[in-house]
Amino acid sequence: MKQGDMFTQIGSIIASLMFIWAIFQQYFPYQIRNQIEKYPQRLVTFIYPYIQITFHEFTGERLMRSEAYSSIENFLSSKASTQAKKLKGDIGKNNQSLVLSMDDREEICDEFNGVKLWWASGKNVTKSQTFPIHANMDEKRYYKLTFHKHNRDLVLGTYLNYVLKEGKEIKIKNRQRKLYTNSGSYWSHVVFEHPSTFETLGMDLEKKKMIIDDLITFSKSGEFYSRIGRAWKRGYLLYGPPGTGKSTMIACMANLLGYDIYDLELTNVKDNNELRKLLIETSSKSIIVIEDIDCSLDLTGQRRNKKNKEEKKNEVNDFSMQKKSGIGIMEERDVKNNSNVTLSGLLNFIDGLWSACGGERLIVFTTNYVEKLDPALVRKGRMDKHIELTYCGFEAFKLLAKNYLNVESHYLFGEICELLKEIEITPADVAEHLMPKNDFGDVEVYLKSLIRALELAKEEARVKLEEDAKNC
Ligand SMILES: Nc1ncnc2c1ncn2[C@@H]1O[C@H](COP(=O)(O)OP(=O)(O)OP(=O)(O)O)[C@@H](O)[C@H]1O
Ligand SMILES: [Mg+2]
Repeated sequence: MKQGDMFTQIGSIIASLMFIWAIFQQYFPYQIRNQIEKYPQRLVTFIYPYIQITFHEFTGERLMRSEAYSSIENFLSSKASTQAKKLKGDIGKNNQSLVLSMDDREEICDEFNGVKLWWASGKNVTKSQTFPIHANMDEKRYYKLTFHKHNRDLVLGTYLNYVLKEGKEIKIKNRQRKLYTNSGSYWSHVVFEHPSTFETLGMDLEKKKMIIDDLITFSKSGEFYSRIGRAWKRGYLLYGPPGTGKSTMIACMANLLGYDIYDLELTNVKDNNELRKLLIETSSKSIIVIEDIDCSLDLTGQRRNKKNKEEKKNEVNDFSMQKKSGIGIMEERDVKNNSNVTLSGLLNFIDGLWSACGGERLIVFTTNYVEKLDPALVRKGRMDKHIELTYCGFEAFKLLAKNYLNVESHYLFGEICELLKEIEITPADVAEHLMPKNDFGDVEVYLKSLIRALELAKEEARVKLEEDAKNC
C-alpha cells in the first residue's frame, strides 16, 4: 500500500472514532459514561504506572519565561554535562564560563533519596504564521518529569522544592553581577567584573583565613538567622591607611560570595527618606558599601563647623581629593540641596531595614580614621567585624611577588623582610614597584627598585627624627 493511501485510511479510522466518541458523549448519561471511562483509565494506570509533570518554558497569557523552567534548566545543566549525549553550549551570563545544557529530546536520570526519576527535554513546533526568520518563536520547549506513582508524595512534597531551590542557587552563581552606584535616589549599574580575589589579596594569612571563614559561615547561615529571629545581615568595618586594600577587599568579598555591590554615596542622598528608598531597592545577596564613612557624615549628628569647612574648601576644587574630602562635598551640596541624612537615619537603616526585606546582605564601611567614628555606629551588632588593613608585612609582600613576578623565593627576600619590619609601606606602593615596566626587566630589577624605595623611606624617616629632636 502507498504511504499516501495508508494515511488516508488512518485518517478515516480516526474520524470514525471521533464521531463515535461524540455520539457517546452526547447520548449516554454522565453516570454511565463515567463508569465506562474508568476502566480504560485503570487499565492505562495498571500498564503504565508512571506520572508525568510538564514544565513549559513560557507560561501565562503574556507568555513570560517560566521561573520554574529556568530553575530546572540550571539544575539539570550539571547533570546533563555528565549524562546527556546531546548537549547545547553557551557562554554564561557572567561572560566567563561555558554553560552546558541538555539538547532537545534528550533524557537524563536523577536519583533522590534512593528513588529514580527521569527528566526529558522536548519541544512542540507549531507552524509559523510569520516570516521564516521568526520561525523559532513557534518552538515551545518544555521539560517532562517522569516518576513512579508510588513516589508521588516524595516528588511533589520534597523533590521539586529541592530542584527549584538548587536551580535558583546555580542561577545566582552564574548570573552577571552588578556594581550599583546612586545618583540622588536612583541606582544605576554597570557589570561588575573586578578581578581581585582573596588569592591575590596580600595580607596576613591567618587574618585572611579568618575573614574568608567568617564570610562563608555567614552566607550559609540563613536558617540559623531565621531560627534565632535576627535579620540575615552582617556588618564589616574596614579601616587602615590609604592604599592598604580596603576597596580591594570589598571586591574580593563580592567575588567570593557572588554578591552584587551597592556603592552608596551618602553625599548624594538628600535625606533619610531617600536613603530608605535606596536601601529598600537593594537586592538580596548584596554588599552595601559606604566608603570613607568618616567623610560622608558628621558622626555627632551635627554638620561640621565653619572652621572645618574652611579647611576643606580648597580640597574640593581638586577632583581627585573629592572622595577623601567627602564632607567638603557634602557641605557644598547642603547649601544647594539641603541634604539632611543623619547619623540616626543611618543607624535605623542598619538596624531595621533587612528585617523587612529578607535575604542576605553585608554592609561594609571603610575609613582611614577609625578613631573618628561614633562608637554607636561601630558597636557590635551593627559592625560585627572590625578589620584593620595594615601596611605591607613580609607575608603580604611574598604574595604580591608571587602574583606580580611569579617568584616564590629570591636571595633579596631576606633584605626586603628586614626593611619591611622597620618601614611602613602600603601594599599599593609595593605593588607599584613590582608592576611590569616597559623594559620588562628581570625579577632582580623590580626587587632592587623596591629595596631602593624602602631605603629612601628609611633615610627620610631618620632625617625627620633628627629634625624633630633638634626642634624639641
Ligand atoms: N593588600 C593588597 N593586596 C594586593 N593589592 C593591593 C593591596 N592593597 C592595595 N593593593 C593595590 O593597590 C591599589 C589601591 O588599593 P585600594 O584602593 O584597595 O586601597 P584602599 O585601602 O581602599 O585605599 P583608600 O583608603 O585610599 O581608599 C589596588 O588597586 C590594588 O591593586
Ligand atoms: Mg578605598
